[in-house]
Parts: sequence; C-alpha cells; structure tokens
Amino acid sequence: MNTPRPLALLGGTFDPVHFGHLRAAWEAAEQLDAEVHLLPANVPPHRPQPAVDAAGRVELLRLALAGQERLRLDTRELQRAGPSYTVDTLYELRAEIGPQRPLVLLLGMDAFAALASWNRWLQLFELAHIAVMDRPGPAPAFPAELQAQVAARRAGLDGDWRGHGAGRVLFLDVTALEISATAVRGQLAAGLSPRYLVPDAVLGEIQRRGWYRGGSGAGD
Ligand SMILES: Nc1ncnc2c1ncn2[C@@H]1O[C@H](COP(=O)(O)OP(=O)(O)OP(=O)(O)O)[C@@H](O)[C@H]1O
Ligand SMILES: O=C(O)c1ccc[n+]([C@@H]2O[C@H](COP(=O)([O-])O)[C@@H](O)[C@H]2O)c1
Repeated sequence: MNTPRPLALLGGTFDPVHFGHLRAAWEAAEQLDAEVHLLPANVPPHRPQPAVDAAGRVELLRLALAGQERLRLDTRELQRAGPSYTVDTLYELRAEIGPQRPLVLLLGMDAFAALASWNRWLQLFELAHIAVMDRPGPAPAFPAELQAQVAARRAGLDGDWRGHGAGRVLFLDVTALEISATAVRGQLAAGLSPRYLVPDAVLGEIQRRGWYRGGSGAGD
C-alpha cells in the first residue's frame, strides 16, 4: 500500500501574514513533500489579542496565497469560540483523515520552545509529528520536560516518520528570514512601509483598510 502524503499545518496569529511565514511554509512543503495548510487562530491562546480581527487576518492570508496551489488556507479555527487550542484542532483533523496519514504540526523555534505551556501538550505528540523550523535570533532554551520529549522522539528527515501518523520530532533547516509580525506592525504604526517584508497585495489591502496605523499612516 502507498504511504499517504503528509498533511502539514502552520498555525499562527498571522497579524499580519508575512514572507517569514510564507517562505518557511513553502520550504517545509518541499522538504516534507507535504500538502501544507495555513491555519489562522481565531482567539490565539497565550498572547495579547490581535490588532486585526480573524476575518481581516483571513482576508490578508487569501491575498497572500493567491496564484499558487501548494499552500492552502484552513479556516476551521474560526468556527470555534474560546481560545483556539491546537490540540482541539488536531483531534478534529485526525478524525477526518483517519489514523494513518502523517499529520505534521509546523512550529517556528520560538513557538516550539514554549510547547510545554500549551493546553494538553503531551497529547499533541499522539496526534501529529512536530517539525521545528529554525528562526533567526538566539536559540531559545528548552525546558527539561521538552528536552526529554525531543530526546525520545527526534527523527531525521530521511527516517521512518512517513510510515507513522504521529509521534516524531523533526528539525527543518529553512532559509533564515528575520521578519516578524511585531516588526511589520511596528513599521506601520511608525508611518514606515513594510514593503518587501509582506506580499504587495497584503500591503495594499492593509493600507486600503487603514489597519495597524499609528498617528501618521503607512509611508508609501
Ligand atoms: N520568520 C519566520 N521564520 C520561521 N518561522 C516563523 C517566522 N515568523 C513566524 N514563524 C512561525 O510561524 C508561526 C506563526 O507565527 P505568528 O503568526 O505568531 O508570527 P510572528 O511573526 O511570530 O508574530 P508576532 O511577532 O506577532 O508574535 C509560529 O510557529 C512562528 O514561530
Ligand atoms: O494550544 C495551545 O495551548 C497553544 C498555545 C500557544 C499557541 N498555540 C498555537 O500556536 C500557533 C502559533 O501561535 P502564535 O501565538 O505564535 O501565533 C497558533 O496556531 C496558536 O493557536 C497554541
């Protein structure tokens, strides 16, 4: 029987989506030979609430993803009220795709380092593999309980993870792009333009809607 193609998920606040997200997701799709879904959080847990509401962040994602088929949008978390816990989303997806198809949760290094604080975090390993993507900046320390999971579950890209639905931890080497949504919002609030940090269509829509603006407006 053929091994089913992995389904990989990049969850995020995407406030707004930028080239750091898009390039990392693209390279993960190629390295894992996976279908990749971008999954905007309705109510992101563990952080201040976004500057733009979920519908607006989805609109920007649609513009960013237009014209290609490899990265797709999954808006399922918008259907749930309350904090968008990833474990609930993975249970839902696992029920849809069955036990065998590899499901891969994509996380930037910063998000992975905080994994032990997530809701029912150990259940994540029962539901999906986790692929950690490097992110520029000082390498964050892993708490001991996360280190123990990595030691028990670490697998190479060429290893046997494709033969399992869940449970391995992989590390992906992706092009380091030092872009964050915080920096993009900061530029807009200061009246500067984040051109070339976000897709043109995303920047155009942000400017048209007047989102993330401080006193002086975006600068181009
Ligand atoms: N430049 C990047 N390179 C690799 N991964 C990234 C990059 N930016 C974001 N990610 C990852 O994408 C996921 C969603 O990130 P998120 O939407 O919070 O973006 P962010 O830029 O970190 O936002 P903020 O600055 O508002 O915290 C996380 O797993 C994060 O680690
Ligand atoms: O499930 C949790 O407890 C949890 C805690 C923090 C973050 N997450 C998810 O991690 C993804 C990235 O989160 P963020 O805050 O870095 O945008 C996004 O899909 C969040 O819903 C999930």
